[in-house]
Parts: sequence; structure tokens; C-alpha cells
Amino acid sequence: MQKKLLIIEDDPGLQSQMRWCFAEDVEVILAQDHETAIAALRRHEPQVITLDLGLPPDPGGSTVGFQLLHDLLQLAPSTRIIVVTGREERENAVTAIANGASDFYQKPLDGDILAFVVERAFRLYSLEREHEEKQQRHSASSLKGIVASSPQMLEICRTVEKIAPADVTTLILGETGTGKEVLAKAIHQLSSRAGNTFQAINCAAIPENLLESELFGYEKGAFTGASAQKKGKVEQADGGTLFLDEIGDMPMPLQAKLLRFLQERVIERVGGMKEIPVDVRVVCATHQNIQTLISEGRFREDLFYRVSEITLRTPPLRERSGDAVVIAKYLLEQYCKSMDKPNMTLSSGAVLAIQNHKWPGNVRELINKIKRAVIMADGKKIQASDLELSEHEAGSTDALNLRQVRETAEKNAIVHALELSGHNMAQASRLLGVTRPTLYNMTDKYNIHTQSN
Ligand SMILES: Nc1ncnc2c1ncn2[C@@H]1O[C@H](COP(=O)(O)OP(=O)(O)OP(=O)(O)O)[C@@H](O)[C@H]1O
Repeated sequence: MQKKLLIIEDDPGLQSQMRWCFAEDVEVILAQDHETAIAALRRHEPQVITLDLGLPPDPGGSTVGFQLLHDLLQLAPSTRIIVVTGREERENAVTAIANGASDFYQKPLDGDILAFVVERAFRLYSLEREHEEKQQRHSASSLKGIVASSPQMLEICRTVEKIAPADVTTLILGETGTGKEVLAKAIHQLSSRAGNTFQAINCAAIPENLLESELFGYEKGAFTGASAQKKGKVEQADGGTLFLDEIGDMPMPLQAKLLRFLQERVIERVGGMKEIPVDVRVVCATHQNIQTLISEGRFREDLFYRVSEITLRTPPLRERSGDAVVIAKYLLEQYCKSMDKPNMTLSSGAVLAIQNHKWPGNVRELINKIKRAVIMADGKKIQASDLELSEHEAGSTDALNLRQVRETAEKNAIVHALELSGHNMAQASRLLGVTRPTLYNMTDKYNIHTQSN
């Protein structure tokens, strides 16, 4: 990584003295006031900045310097900022550190010491990045079958780790393909039942008249064709975990039977007379809105409270920041191995397309696309077209229009800057690098609420 140092100093003499203090591998960029400093930060993204607090129009004071310190950190919080103060400004140095500066240096200039302080800042910067990367790698989910780096999913994984050892009935809600079944399996694997069986049944996939016997089993002669006794899924799961997928599709009469089982922990096979005790942990899932089903009279409220001792909500892939790309890379590695096509990577266009796509089919859709791409790609680099995605897909079908894309981006940036600055127009305009009148024009144009309108 090219080391970049931004020197913010309004005294031209000091500026030129400072620029020659550093080793050859450091690219030095100069700025002399608030505006040029923000512009240089945006353009060069330096890792380290030296900031003279006395800047125009207040070269004798420190107000502009402190404001700039604040704005720089808002824009680039991980940048290491060394505040340069006069000999008598010890208090300013302390305040600057309290406000986020990472170090300070007192004038008069001593080239060797300044070079040392700056070098140390570069070293700390890279150590911090290394640490962050490691953290990210470590924070990736440790649950089997779940790849995740988003805070939302990592939180769910932590909850799963907590609830797995307790025998609570769990309801997992979420769109199709978001990983509800993988989470149910993880709950089972982390529980004391892991050595026993995990049985899954999809209530939506089995015809209504067969579901009862599938779940609870039947005795010989219970109905035409019942030539021998058969255990149902509940009994098969004895000692282990029963996963009831799409529980929202369970017919009402069966819901009553399931409720009875959950309350009394005994079943009766179809055509059977005796009660059979069964020890299972039940995990349920549905992609449907249970509250709506309850209000429409299609799901029993008492059963809902029974099955939802703990409720987990798996967010759709489009709402999990960064997960789609992380999972895509993981899947790519898997399919490269299994299809014997080593070392394939995603092009930057493909990454962009994955980030921008809405993923209505969630992880299952992603799996299909990556599988296809590994088969279809001509070279080692997978392009957006191999995934049947468009790089330009910006989440909405009409976002190909450049003006619209620009306007949306402008609008988002303005709203963000206003939020960051607590709706202070002067500060927001500085963050955005525009004048205050321009910002007023833009908030009018986009109908953005400010404190004054
Ligand atoms: N975080 C993840 N990392 C890796 N693979 C995942 C992840 N989440 C889901 N998958 C995979 O995606 C596929 C769909 O997951 P799963 O069947 O658990 O979803 P679901 O929510 O139960 O779907 P449905 O509602 O359609 O039954 C599976 O092949 C699963 O292994």
C-alpha cells in the first residue's frame, strides 16, 4: 500500500520544510486551508495527516483547526491525524486528542522527530487495518453451513449459540431461501440432542390428507393401504429435533393436534388407541406473516405462542450488508473444487452486480447463479454476465438513466451530511465540499427537509 501523508499547513515556509522530512516511500500531499484539505482527503485518501490548528481565516486561533479535525474524522474516521501545535498550546493538544486526533507534535520543527512520529502513525494505521481484517475473519459465523459477515446475521448466530443448549421451542421467520433450515440444523447440532436425529418435514409440500399420518404415523389397517404400522416424523425424531418447515401452511385440524402434542408431549398414531410419549425439541419456520394468518383465522393464536418461545428473524439477503459477496466467494471456492475448475475469481463488475442485485430468491438464488457462472465462464474471471446479472443494476430497473443515478446519489449524500452535522447547514456544506447557497439550492431541488424549511 502506497503511504500517503497529507500536510495541512498554511505557512508556505513550513510547508516546504516539512515536505522534505519524510522517507522516499511516502507520497506527500499539501493543503493550506479547510477547503483544500477536504478536497485532498477526498482525492488522495491519505492514511496519515498532520494538521496545523492555526489555519485561515483564524491563523492565530484554533477554531478552524478543530472544525477541520472534526470534519476530517467524519469523512475518514480511521485516518491517523497528528495535530501540530505551538509551544504554548499544550491545552489545545490535549483537547485535540480528546476529539479524535491520534497524536500531537509541538513546534518548532525538528525533521527527525516529525518523521519518527509520522512513521509511527503509518505503522499503527497498518496494524489497525490488519487487526480489523482479522476481526472480520474471526467474526465470520462459526455455525456450520452459515457464511456471514453482516452484523445482522452474526447477531442471529450468537442468539442461536445461546438458545441451542436450552430446550426451547423456536420459530424462525424469514423469506424463502434465507437459511431457516440451516439455522434449525445449527440449533440441533449445538444442542445436547446433536448425537440423535434431526427430522425435517415441509408442511406445505405434503397433501393435507397425508400430513397427519406423515407427522404422527399410523397403525396397520388404519386406512386403505395401511398394510403395516408406520412411525411418523415426530416419533422418528424421538430424542432429537423435529423441524416443521412452512408451519403457516398447516391445516387447522392438524394445528389442534400439534398443539396437544406440544402441551402433553404424547402422540397417537392414526388409527391407534394408545398415547405414546415422545421427547423432541421442536423448531418451526415459515416465510408467511403469522400475525396476518392469525387475524385471518388461518393460524391458531395459542399454537403461535406455543411454538414461538423464541423467535428468530432471518433478514433477506439484500438487507445484510456485505453478506451476498462473502457468500458468493465462499460458494465460488466450493464449486471450483467440486467442478475441478481451480482459481476462478469474481471480476469487480461481478462483485458490483452481486452487491446491487435485490436477491428475491435469497441465498438459494445466489447458489444457482454461482453454479451457473462456474460452468459458463470462459476464463478464470467471472463476469456479471456469467451470473446473468447487470453491473448497472442499481436496485431499480430504471436506474440506468445517468441523470437519475446522479440525482439519487446526490440526494443520499445530502441527507447523510445533514444527519452527520445535526442539520447544521454550514457544516453539512463543508462536508459535501459545496457552498452553503448551493446546498440550499439542492435541498430545495430535492425537497429535502432542513431545520429551516
Ligand atoms: N448464510 C449462508 N451461508 C451459506 N449457505 C447458506 C446460507 N444460508 C442459506 N444457505 C444455503 O441456501 C440454501 C437455502 O437455505 P435454507 O433451505 O436453509 O433456506 P430456507 O429459508 O429454509 O428456505 P425455504 O423457506 O425455501 O425452505 C441451502 O442450500 C443453504 O445451505
